[in-house]
Amino acid sequence: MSTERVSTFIDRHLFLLSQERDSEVEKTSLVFSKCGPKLLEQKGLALNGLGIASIGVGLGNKTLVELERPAAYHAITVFPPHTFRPGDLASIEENVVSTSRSKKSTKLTNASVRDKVKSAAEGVVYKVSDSRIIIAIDPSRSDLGDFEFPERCRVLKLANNITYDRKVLAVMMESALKQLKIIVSPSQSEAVEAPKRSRLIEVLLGMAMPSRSNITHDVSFFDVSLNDSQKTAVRFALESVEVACIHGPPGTGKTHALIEIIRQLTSNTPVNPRPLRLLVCGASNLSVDNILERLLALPAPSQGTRLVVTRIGHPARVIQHEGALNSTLEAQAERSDEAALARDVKAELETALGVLSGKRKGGKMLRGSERKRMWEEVRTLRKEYRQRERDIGKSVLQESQVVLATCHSSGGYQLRAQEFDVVIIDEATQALEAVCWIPIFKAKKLILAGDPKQLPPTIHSLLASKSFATTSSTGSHKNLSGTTNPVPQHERIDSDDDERDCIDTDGGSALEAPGPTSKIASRFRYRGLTPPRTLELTMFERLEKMYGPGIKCMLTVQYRMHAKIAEFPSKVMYDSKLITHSSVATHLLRHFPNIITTSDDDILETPVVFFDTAGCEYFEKLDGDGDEGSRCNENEATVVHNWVASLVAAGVNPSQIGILTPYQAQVALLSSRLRLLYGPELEIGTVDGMQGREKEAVIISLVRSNDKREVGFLKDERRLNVAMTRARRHLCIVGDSSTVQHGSKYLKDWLAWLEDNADVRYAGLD
Ligand SMILES: Nc1ncnc2c1ncn2[C@@H]1O[C@H](COP(=O)(O)OP(=O)(O)OP(=O)(O)O)[C@@H](O)[C@H]1O
Repeated sequence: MSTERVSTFIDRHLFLLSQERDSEVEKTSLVFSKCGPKLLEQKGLALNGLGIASIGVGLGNKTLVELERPAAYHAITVFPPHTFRPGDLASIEENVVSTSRSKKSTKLTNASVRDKVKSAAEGVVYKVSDSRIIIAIDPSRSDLGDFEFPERCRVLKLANNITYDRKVLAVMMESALKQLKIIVSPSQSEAVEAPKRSRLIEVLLGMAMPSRSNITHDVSFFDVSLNDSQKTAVRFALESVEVACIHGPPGTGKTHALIEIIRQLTSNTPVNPRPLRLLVCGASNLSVDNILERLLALPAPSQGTRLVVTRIGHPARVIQHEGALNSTLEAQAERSDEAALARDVKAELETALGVLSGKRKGGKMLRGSERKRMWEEVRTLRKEYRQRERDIGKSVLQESQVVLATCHSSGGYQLRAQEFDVVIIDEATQALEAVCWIPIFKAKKLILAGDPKQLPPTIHSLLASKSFATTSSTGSHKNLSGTTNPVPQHERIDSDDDERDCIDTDGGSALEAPGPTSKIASRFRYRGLTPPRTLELTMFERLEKMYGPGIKCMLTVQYRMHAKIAEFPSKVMYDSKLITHSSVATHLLRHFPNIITTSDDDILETPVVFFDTAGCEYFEKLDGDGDEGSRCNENEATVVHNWVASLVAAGVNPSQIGILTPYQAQVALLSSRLRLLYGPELEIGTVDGMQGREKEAVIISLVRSNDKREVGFLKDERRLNVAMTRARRHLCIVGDSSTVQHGSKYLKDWLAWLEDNADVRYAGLD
């Protein structure tokens, strides 16, 4: 296959990535240009008027800045309500009083000073209490230099914005793709820098067919409770030479299967004669921690030693469990023999920082050349501390058989020269293809796990790329960054569902199957490498499109939902292949061990309830400006409220109930009505935040009810699939069938199914 085709594919990716970056920048500047500090504080996105309580050094050489509301400025030193949580990205800035031209604010008219303040103090929320917040700043990433924290500061949340982390990620993704381009068509000078071209890379780019080896021995499974489809998936992963995709629909034990795969690959067995070294990644910290916790919970082996695992990642973002924290590279490094020397350097560093901040007891503020000298000392000590830390980190990693990290953090300096036999990426259907390439360069074999029928990665520039679809036929398209779309002008982007994700450049070409495994390779049908239409197309889905279903293995037994709850998603999203395990097939709220009620209300007996609001005129409302606004539905909220009350009265604990809705405005409305009554244990959220989780009872509020029969978000089958597969024993849907059924064939089929299978209640009458 021509390298030109691969180049077009990579260029298209780079173009879409730069479009995504532009779109994020635009969004960020919009929020921050519209809101002043006061409004940001009211929105819970800022804490104003803070003072520095202390500065120290924490795990991984992070500078820990502790801030409080000084009693001198505030009658109440407890923070107002806010949204800061450990792991959030935040910046420390000088407290600006935007309306007055006071002495303090004029200081900030000096743009360079302000820029310095902003860039110098971006970090991660490490701890929050009622009256103190600690921000961990990585000095290796920020130019703390001789920046002095102002007397009055504010902390600003950056989680939804293009932060330092996201910028770094964007650079990493772009550089991974550029490296890829060099690998496939090296020019002499560049080839020196790039990683080696491997069979794995060739297969992922359609330059060679995937192959499978025949396992001649029976696999002896560590976990005897695995079901047949899980065993098949484990065998499939072991047999695949370059790449294997594991498709795990909701509740099918994908993580169970991955743990077995990890155990098999790291053991010495007839099937796997050499224990391999693995890099286990996830799209999110949550997915990585989920695997980490399960690995830590494994029983000690009867012979040999325990698996040595190391978690890479910011300690504030790692799940706050002792075992998980002890597995971080930082914690392991701290326990190592070489750590004592580093600790001495750290103590010196802390003393110097204390002197400079004037916080050291009895110390006076240094000035002039004395101060300059002290900063030089801090810089030297930091350098020394970092070098010592790196050396210790390297020796810890050399001992680790399994390294866990998000795809993003696998690109950090800790893993720079590290090589692995296999990289596993969990939640791969929620990760951008470009982010997956970051760990892929480090290994020879790839295992992707995910469910392409659930939510894809969030893409901010999707609207922009849709408008691109209309402009590209008339001329070449440049985005804000000046990157040109590499797909030739004559390419057509049509809306056929099956072809929705790729731009068809030609029919693809036949590839030679590799010799020894050609029989197995013939299971794959090569359909060509096509440039992606949007970044929503993940590597998992692209490989399936490129090689057909032979590239993946699907888990088919689900352990979550009552059979009735699973029936519609199984039929429509999983070709009726999703089977319900007998242990959950008939489970109802009534059987739940904690339910102590004697109520004979059929609320506890019914797996699926549908409150149809058709004809009730429970119309939706737009919350916010124009089409950009979110939507809510007050009457629907009342139906939801009443149903929660009925469930709780029947003995269901609020913590066992989840309320899902596609609209943020409906989340806000429901929260304002139900939070005070049922506390934070009653979870109310958008569908996106609930992926990968479950509740005993789930209520879905569809919101859309209008004369125009507009359904917006509800058209998204994958979002609805996630919503309807979170409930274990009871699913209640509240919506207007007369609006919703006109949205798509999927919605029409769903409402017809509900009509036939659910306990249908008419909201106005009940
Ligand atoms: N072979 C099995 N036998 C019994 N229970 C199982 C088996 N495999 C998985 N389960 C149970 O199914 C549930 C889901 O398992 P797991 O968390 O591994 O699934 P998952 O597919 O990763 O979940 P998600 O749907 O959140 O992606 C768990 O309660 C687990 O104990």
